[in-house]
Amino acid sequence: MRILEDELFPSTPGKVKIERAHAINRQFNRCFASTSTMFLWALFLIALTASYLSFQSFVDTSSKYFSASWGGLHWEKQIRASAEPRRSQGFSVLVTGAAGFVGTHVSLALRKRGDGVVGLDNFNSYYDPSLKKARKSLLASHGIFVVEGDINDGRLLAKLFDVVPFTHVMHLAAQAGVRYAIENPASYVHSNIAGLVTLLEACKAADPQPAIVWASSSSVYGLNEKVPFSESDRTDRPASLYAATKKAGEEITHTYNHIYGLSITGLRFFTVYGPWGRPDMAYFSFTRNILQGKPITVYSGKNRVDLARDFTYIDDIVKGCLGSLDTAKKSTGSGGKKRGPAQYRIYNLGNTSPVTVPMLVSILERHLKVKAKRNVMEMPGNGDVPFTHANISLARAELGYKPTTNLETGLKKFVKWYLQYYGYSRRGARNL
Ligand SMILES: O=C(O)[C@H]1O[C@H](OP(=O)(O)OP(=O)(O)OC[C@H]2O[C@@H](n3ccc(=O)[nH]c3=O)[C@H](O)[C@@H]2O)[C@H](O)[C@@H](O)[C@@H]1O
Repeated sequence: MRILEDELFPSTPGKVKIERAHAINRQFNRCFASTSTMFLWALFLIALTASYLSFQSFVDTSSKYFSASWGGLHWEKQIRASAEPRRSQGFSVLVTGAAGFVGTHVSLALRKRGDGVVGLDNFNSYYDPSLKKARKSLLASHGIFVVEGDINDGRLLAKLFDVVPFTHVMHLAAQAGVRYAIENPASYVHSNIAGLVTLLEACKAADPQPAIVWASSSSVYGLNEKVPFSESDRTDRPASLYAATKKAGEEITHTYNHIYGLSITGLRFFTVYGPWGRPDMAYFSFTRNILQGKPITVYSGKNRVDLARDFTYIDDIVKGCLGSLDTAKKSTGSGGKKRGPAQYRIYNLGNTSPVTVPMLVSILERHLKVKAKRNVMEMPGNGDVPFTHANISLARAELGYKPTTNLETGLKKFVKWYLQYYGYSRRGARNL
């Protein structure tokens, strides 16, 4: 009571001072209490924000981890098992573009003779990815593991070389197709130049460095008119961006050979065809259209001259690839430094027997037993060249390369595969 009275009616001036002091004190306490409350709130908010941010980064990291199609102990085990040779002195080969046409055939051939094979493919949608998945299943049934990834992914490549000391790289991953470069030029730079450099960087850094065999193209001869095309002919007049990126690849690989001692073999493939082929190529799309009763467009050159290609059957190409791997010398670098001169080679792999496009159509008509609806039109100026013809004497002498399948026989095998794969022989045409 007394305290209450004193508070309400102070009796002396001194007491007022004291009371004022108390009041200030109380105010200060209240103020301090509210400041510390604010401070605590601030701390709480900071802590909340920090934990939210770290949770977010955890979510990001873990989602990256979980969505990554490569990595982990099980994955490494699969890679090692697939890379293990099953013959003495067998190779361990990294095949890029393994779910592609040539990549699938080369991988199977290597596996069949007892080499270890690991595939790498980005399964892009340049053409029907379900065909690539079917090739992957075929490879898996032969014990070949295909990593889903891009040659532009340097971390993935470093990891692969970390897990397996590959003796060879068969580099077949590329943006293919001559005329598609008009539509999507960037994809050629991405795969055939940037991707190639990323791959070469990984090979340079690998210990041991692998020997590299890779796919160049007959298109590098461009506007060359001297026939048959020899490796020593001019290749500085490409007719398409595709050809230009392949030519650039030859120069880039030379640089890595020169500076880092990588053993390099470039193969100029001449219009490869056969079972499990590429749907974007003429023989494949002609077959599809002929069976579906749709017209095909047959290009002709100036003055209605027929176009011609040195069509080369896939089994012959595979033999050339294996011959190149077998004769490739070891790379000479280590720790990213060259220790001595390394092998650098370029070979034509063709059939050395050009056939005109109208003749190709006639052979298909015979095997399919269906007449094609031909529309003949002048070749548009979109990268095509009028003819190709390989001189293969260098490959014959140094790789033992000797093509044995002519277009008639090769297309017969292709048509047989096509009818079976797309279900024509069993229940009529699939709707494609
Ligand atoms: O050997 C090569 O270097 C190249 O061979 C083929 O390129 P290309 O010879 O143009 O093969 P296709 O696209 O199958 O064309 C073959 C022939 O058929 C002609 N053609 C193509 C498509 C079409 O609708 N009509 C047509 O008459 C082309 O002009 C060409 O003369 C591949 O597609 C390239 O990836 C490869 O690098």
